[in-house]
Amino acid sequence: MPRLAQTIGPCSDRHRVRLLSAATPADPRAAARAIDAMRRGWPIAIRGGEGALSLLAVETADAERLAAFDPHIAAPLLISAGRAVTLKLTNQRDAAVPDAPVMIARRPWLDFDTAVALADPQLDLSTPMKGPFRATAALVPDAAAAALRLARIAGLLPAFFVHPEAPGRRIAEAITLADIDSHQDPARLRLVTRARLPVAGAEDAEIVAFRTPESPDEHLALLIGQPNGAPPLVRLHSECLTGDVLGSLKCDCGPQLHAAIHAIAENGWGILLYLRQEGRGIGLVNKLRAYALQDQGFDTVDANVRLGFAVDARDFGVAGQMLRQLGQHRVRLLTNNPDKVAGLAAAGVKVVEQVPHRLPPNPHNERYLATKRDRTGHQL
Ligand SMILES: Nc1nc2c(ncn2[C@@H]2O[C@H](COP(=O)(O)OP(=O)(O)OP(=O)(O)O)[C@@H](O)[C@H]2O)c(=O)[nH]1
Ligand SMILES: [Zn+2]
Repeated sequence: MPRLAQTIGPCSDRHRVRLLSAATPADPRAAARAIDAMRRGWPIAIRGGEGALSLLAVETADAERLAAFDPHIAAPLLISAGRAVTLKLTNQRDAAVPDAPVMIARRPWLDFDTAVALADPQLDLSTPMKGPFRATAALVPDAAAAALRLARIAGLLPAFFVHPEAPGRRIAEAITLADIDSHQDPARLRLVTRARLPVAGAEDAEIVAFRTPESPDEHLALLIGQPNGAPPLVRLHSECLTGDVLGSLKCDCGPQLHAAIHAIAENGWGILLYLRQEGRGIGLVNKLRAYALQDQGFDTVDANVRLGFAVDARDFGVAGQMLRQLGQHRVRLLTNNPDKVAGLAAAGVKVVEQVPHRLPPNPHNERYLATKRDRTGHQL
């Protein structure tokens, strides 16, 4: 059964969307299905305020899938504003909204491989000849922005082939922006299980797992020691597989993780939240792409932007939700990052003290730490 009810009689699209959204509750499972479909190379559709877009993610497409999606070579390519800046298409986009996504018109010569080179900045050095391109502000800009957001959530490059909804041909299966918001809503997190977990540095520890019904990622809390009436010493640790597991020297995550466990154990009581926000929320593969750009000379900030992502895509509301479910509304926070303090406050958890969490640099992470200090407001 189609999710979107039929409307009766003539009415404007804007009016119709309002009617439909009033009638249709947000469906986080519809967003989960779209994320899954994107990862498998299937088209998805997103409805915004001025219509809907049908979208095929560049990263999981191939020439055959593109030909099936767009037999007439008419589907423009949707890219982020950050990518448009690198491609020097900024004079062709909507100057009033500099962060708005951009669409590049397709031409017969703009084939699948060219689209991949447009989407992926890692290829800029090997394929420097591009264009001429005709770029415009994205059609249905809110749906276009939502598509880029969904690509980030799925851990894919933010680039799509796009078909706008044609007049009289309604895309019935389109998900809505509210579906995506509800999929990402930290209020959907549930405490699912807990068990004793002695760890190196803190034998008196308990692990608590949280998840939503739709997301494959489980966020974890490690409760260390016994509550003593004082606000717990808390560390928000964002996942870093390369640093946490492989001992990468490019960042300070591994040493920070272990130092946090020791500091909390020494304090007598506290909580380490292990948040599944790999790569500051862009996912492992996109973080490794950012590392490849860093190998070309870009710093951690510029690498994210050139890929088409925000410098930091994390939502610390997840941490606030977990702490509140654990009954903690006032914490001492181990961090050098003022955004974490603000993020917790916005989520209803008061940071009564910010405790610095600085680890000595090594020759491989010196520049990374300097960039955090100089460009992202870390107190280092
Ligand atoms: N996108 C991206 N993510 C990175 C990079 N280096 C580390 N990360 C991720 O950054 C997150 C850790 O964040 P940091 O900025 O080091 O520290 P912080 O957590 O913001 O701040 P502190 O609490 O002061 O440590 C982890 O998810 C890492 O995977 C990078 O170069 N690019
Ligand atoms: Zn790291």
